Formats: sequence, C-alpha cells, structure tokens
Amino acid sequence: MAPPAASGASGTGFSGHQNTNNTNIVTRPQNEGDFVTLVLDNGADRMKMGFAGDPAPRFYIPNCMAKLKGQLQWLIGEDMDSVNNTANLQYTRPFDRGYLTDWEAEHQIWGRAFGANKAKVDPAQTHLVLTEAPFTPSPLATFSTQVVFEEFGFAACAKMPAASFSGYRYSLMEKQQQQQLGHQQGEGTGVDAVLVIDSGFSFTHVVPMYRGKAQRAGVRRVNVGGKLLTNLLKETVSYRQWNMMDEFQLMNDAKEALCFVSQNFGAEMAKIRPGGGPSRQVRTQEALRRNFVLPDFQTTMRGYVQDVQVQGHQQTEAEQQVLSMEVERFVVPEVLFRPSDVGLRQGGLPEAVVEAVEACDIGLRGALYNNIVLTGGNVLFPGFAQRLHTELRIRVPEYYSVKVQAPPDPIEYAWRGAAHMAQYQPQIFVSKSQYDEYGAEFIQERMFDGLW
Ligand SMILES: Nc1ncnc2c1ncn2[C@@H]1O[C@H](COP(=O)(O)OP(=O)(O)OP(=O)(O)O)[C@@H](O)[C@H]1O
Repeated sequence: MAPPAASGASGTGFSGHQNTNNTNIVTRPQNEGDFVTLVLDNGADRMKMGFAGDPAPRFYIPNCMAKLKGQLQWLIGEDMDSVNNTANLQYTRPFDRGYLTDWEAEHQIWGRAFGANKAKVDPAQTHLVLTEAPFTPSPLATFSTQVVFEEFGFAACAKMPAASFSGYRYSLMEKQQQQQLGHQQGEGTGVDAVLVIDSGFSFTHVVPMYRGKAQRAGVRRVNVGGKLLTNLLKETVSYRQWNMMDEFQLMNDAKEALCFVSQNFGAEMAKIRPGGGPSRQVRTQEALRRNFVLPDFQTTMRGYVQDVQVQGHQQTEAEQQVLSMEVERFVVPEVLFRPSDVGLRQGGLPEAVVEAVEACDIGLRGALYNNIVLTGGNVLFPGFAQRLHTELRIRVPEYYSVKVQAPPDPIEYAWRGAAHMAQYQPQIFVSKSQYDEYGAEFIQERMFDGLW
C-alpha cells in the first residue's frame, strides 16, 4: 500500500477548543488516488483529532453526549456549548471503565467529528490512525475495526494504544537530541528503552517499551484516573460545604486549577492533625486555603480561582458563592500514589513503575529507569514529577539512575507521536481491501503485530 499522503484542512467556524493556526490547509486529497491521514487520539475524556503533518491536534472534542434534564434530545460536541449551566446536563460517555463499550453513542460522536463541521473528510479517501486502550478485550477491539471499515468506510486504518505512540515520540526526540549532541547509541541503553506513564481519564498505565515494542509482561495499570479524582473531590466538597454531586464539570475545573501533588504527604497531614497544636493547625490551613468562585450563570459561566489578595477581604458571600479548598487540594491527587486511601486494593504509581521494570529483562532496567516519560492530563498536577522521582529514588537500587521527564504537552504527546508515525511508518496501516479479504479478527491481530 502506498504511504498515506500528508494532508491539511480548511478549519472554519468550529466551536470549542481548537487550534487556529492551520486554517488555510486543505484536508481533501489534491489528486485522485491520494489520501489524507486523519489522526484520532480517542481519549475517554476528550478526543484529540487532526491530520498527519499538522504540528498539533486541531480539535479537542468531548467524548460524550449530553441532554438537558427532562428533555429527550441528545446534544453532541458544539451543541453543548449553548448550555450555560452544565449542571443542567446529564452526560453519557461511550467509555466504561476505560473501554469503549457504547458504540451507538461513539458512532454519533465520531459522525460529527469526521463530518461537515469538523474534520470534513471523505472516509473512502482517508487513512485513519486511532488509539485504543491497552488490553481492550478482543470482541470490543474487533468491533471497532468493523465500525471503522464497514460503517464509516475508511480506506485504511492503524490502531495502537496511546502509550505506544508516546514511546515512539519519546525515542524519536531523544535520538534527535543525541544526534545533535553527537552521541553514539549503544544497544539496550538510552532511548531504545522507554517507560511511558499515561495517566488519563480512566486509568493510569505504565508501559515499558523496547525498540518501539511494548513489553507486555511489564505493563501495569493503576486503577486511578482523572474521573475518579474529580468524583472524589466532588464528594469531599459536598460532604464539607456545598452540594456539588451534580457538578462534575465544575469540580473538574476546580481540581485542575487548585490541586497539587504533595512532596511529603505524611508531614503535611501531621501539620493539620489536631495533635499538631491548634495555632499550627490553623496557620497551615490558612496557607493552604484557596477560594474557587462559583459561576452565577448570569455574568459568569465558569468557576475561577480568587486572587489570594482578595481572599477574605472585599467580597462577601452575598456577592459571590465561594468554594473554599484546603487539604483536599493535595489529598485528592494523593490517591494516584496511595490508591488504598480510597479502598482500592493495589499499590500506587511508584510501586507500579518498579513492578513494570522488574518484569522486564535485567539488561533493560537501567535504561527504563533512566527514560521515564509522563503523559496524560493528570501529570499536570504541580509536583507530580518531583514526587514520583523522590518515591522511585527510595525504591530503586542506587546503581540505577532515575530520570523522570515531564514534557510540556502531556495531553497531546501521544497524538503528536501518532501523527509522526503515520507519515513515516506506512507499514502500520491495514487497508480496507485487506480487511475485506482477511476479515476483522485477522486484521485486528495484524494491527498490533510486533508493536504491542
Ligand atoms: N491541569 C490539569 N491538572 C490536573 N488534571 C488535569 C489537568 N488537565 C487535564 N487534567 C485531567 O486529565 C484527564 C484527561 O487526560 P487525558 O486527556 O490524557 O485523558 P483521555 O485521553 O481523554 O482519557 P484516557 O487516557 O483515559 O482515554 C481529565 O481527568 C482531566 O481532568
């Protein structure tokens, strides 16, 4: 099969978050027989979508549908932008516990994403690169292949877990950097091996990779993702202050704006426990306190963090409804490091990393610890990388060096890897004619062949 042609698109008038610096590129193939390549990181929270050759995804689309309470009509994508008070929306998500299970919903969401208002592609002239959750049960994965080829009619498709695309990108960038520095690459060292941490909406995966191939025996999952953390914040706040049980989006905003990873959880907690002495306890709580101003849905539609100078002075509660956050700011993200805090019977991220590396060949371990890359939205909590490094340093033998890299674009990292791979590794695609000839199950295996 011919390599997919590089592509572009005319992006116009889309609502929601999108890049605007590609507006003059054309998505249609220039000549008959050419193809465009659409890259879709199909996140459980948000889809990141754009074209191979683009520097970044063009569209960030919520991977959900919603309807106004008491109404029957489903709102998709930009339809939701017209609703001011998101508490009035009831959401449904195609993903359940990390796996794509509701194809009826996803089909509608994809239909909008590929169609006239967004990507504007003709699937018959389009190659699709798609992410799929690691260890997706075979019937679900096979079904998604069927949907891609039979219902949408894409000309070719490549599927892989987001972590694989991230590992590819990390190796590529490190190699480029080393070439610039004039370093030689030795076998089993440096960027041949990379440990990808992908902490997204549903779960956190730890994926060791060697020469582009996931070391399946070493893959570990921590059952904590952004959804669980937002729900936990929602419950904590509802117990202590306002009832926020219907306010997932608002609490998600508060989480992203105010939560952080503590560098020494035990010491922080000791300070605020009554045993720490009343004056110390009060001082610590005050230092932690931040106000999140709730929207009134007349003049403000989103919550925002109140300026620390203003806090406690000019504004009264009659003017603004304010959510005060203290310990929950670091207690909530702590669950990534100590899932047992919420009753999950498993170790946290540092233990998962050590287990993942120990499950790999001894010759790879040093290189894996030295090439840890953080991807996915949760790694944006301030302090995440430092804390992980500290925890690993305690657990990892001292003759290994530990390097945790936090790229500036963890949410788009996998997408960028996929967009590059699509351009330079055409062998990852299987074509519709191969699908028609060999069938969905064979093709599903072929897609991951050798790489996962
Ligand atoms: N600045 C931030 N601080 C903390 N968390 C954040 C931040 N930005 C995004 N997140 C969280 O990251 C999660 C989404 O991450 P990401 O986009 O990597 O997931 P996804 O790809 O949609 O989901 P999945 O990987 O489970 O399929 C959400 O729960 C979101 O709240």
